Amino acid sequence: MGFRSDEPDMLEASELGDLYRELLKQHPIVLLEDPSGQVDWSAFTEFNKNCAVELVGDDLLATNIDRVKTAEEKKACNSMLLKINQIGTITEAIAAGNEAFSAGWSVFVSHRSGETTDDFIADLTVGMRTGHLKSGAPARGERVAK
Ligand SMILES: O=C(O)[C@@H](CO)OP(=O)(O)O
Repeated sequence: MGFRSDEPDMLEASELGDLYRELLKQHPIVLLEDPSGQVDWSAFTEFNKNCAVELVGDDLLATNIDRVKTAEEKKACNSMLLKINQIGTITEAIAAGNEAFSAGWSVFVSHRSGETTDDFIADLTVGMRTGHLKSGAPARGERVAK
């Protein structure tokens, strides 16, 4: 995709989907997070038609229950990243996560860039039984604390 060149090698959404599928064949990839643009609903929906891994909506969903419901209707993903400060309150974040669960999706509680050593999201992971916590590699206090 031309990362190293001045002329980016632009791909259509379908071509990018084909590239992802090739990478999934070659490597033990277990999930894709936001593989398409955060408003490219049709690209998510198209890729999700034939996706054997967790297709996680982060910026697509923004821990917003209304966007989760839209993604359900559009069959745009099968997993949600839950970030408590994306939607603003714990109540709304839990509601969005429960909506995702009701759709049969998986849910990942996630840290943010610029975290503190507060470990509440680890408790939320256990409390919501998400089974997944995204808190980065075990390096630096704000990650190890979780
Ligand atoms: O990439 C992400 O999901 C997080 C941290 O890993 O970044 P951000 O702070 O932009 O949500």
